Amino acid sequence: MTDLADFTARLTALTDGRASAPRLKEGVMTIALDVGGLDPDRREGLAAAIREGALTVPGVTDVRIAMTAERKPEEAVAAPTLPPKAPLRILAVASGKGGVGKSTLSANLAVALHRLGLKVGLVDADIYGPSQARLMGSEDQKPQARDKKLIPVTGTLGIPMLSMAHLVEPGKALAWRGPMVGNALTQLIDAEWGDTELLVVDMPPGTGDIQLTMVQKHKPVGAVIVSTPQDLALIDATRAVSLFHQAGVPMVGLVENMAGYACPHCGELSDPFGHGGAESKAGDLSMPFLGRIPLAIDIRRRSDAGDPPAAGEGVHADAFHAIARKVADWLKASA
Ligand SMILES: Nc1ncnc2c1ncn2[C@@H]1O[C@H](COP(=O)(O)OP(=O)(O)OP(=O)(O)O)[C@@H](O)[C@H]1O
Repeated sequence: MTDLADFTARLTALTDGRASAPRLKEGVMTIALDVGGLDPDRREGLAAAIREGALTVPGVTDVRIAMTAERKPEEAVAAPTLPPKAPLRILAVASGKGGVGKSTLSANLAVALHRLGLKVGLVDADIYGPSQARLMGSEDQKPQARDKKLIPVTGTLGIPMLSMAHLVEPGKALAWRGPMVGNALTQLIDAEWGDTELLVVDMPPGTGDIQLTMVQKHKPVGAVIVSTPQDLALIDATRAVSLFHQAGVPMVGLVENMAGYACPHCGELSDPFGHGGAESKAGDLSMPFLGRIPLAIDIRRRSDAGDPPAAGEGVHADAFHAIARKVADWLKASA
């Protein structure tokens, strides 16, 4: 994770001492930058690199750079370049049918992977029913664009993210047809992700053309399939798995969501949708079983409030973290 101290140290190196110490107040980071002697391209390049880095510091939602011109041209040094970036890898989170908790898992997986130290970004590819802005508490943010590329907004824990919910009014995308949707997805994925190494992509539910184009064009390194324990959901999950197989995308594993319910009053455990179905389905499909997330009112409440359970502590956070560790191990092994 880039904390403020790390960023301040990097800033000094990046700007050869041209930047003041950053000040952070109410999510806004302010930095004075001495651009004396730099040509306009270098000035802009340096400011963009600072902005990109600053937005990775937890809690920073906006960056203001005040440019001054103290240094003389002869003192000017070449604008330093950023260290080479690791290639951006895509992890698809998908389900065969809607409503099984794919978005909830995507958000919490992104948060848990971020807490493990990965440089994670989150894309909500569910164009018709985007929910990540709400889940990650970034509904009121609007992405900017630079050189025709979108600059992600910052969600929970400073995780960069993009969703159609940030770009269109609620319900507007519903009338869109295939090509428009394909273009919109490409804009979200080919955005300015900075030093992000892994994009968690919350896929649209189902197995239609859009999903196929998405996996063929954007080539995820792996896919996590989410299902509830019901037979019908598991049959649909099988379809989702075959979509990824067709496109040559490896399976990371299957997650069972809404597994088992603990009554908040008496604590009695029940299995409204059956028990163990997803684990045995994973076995049938020769794919790893990544774990269970219980059906819990607290998960729904916190998700609705833009406060993903994985950002906190407790049994629900632990359930998401256990899955994230398996995913991180898989990613490491497949790198
Ligand atoms: N483990 C859980 N316990 C309680 N509620 C949950 C759980 N997982 C998801 N939910 C709730 O179920 C609803 C559907 O979840 P979510 O939006 O994540 O599903 P989805 O598969 O992404 O749906 P869609 O296909 O509509 O995008 C949400 O209200 C969410 O808060």
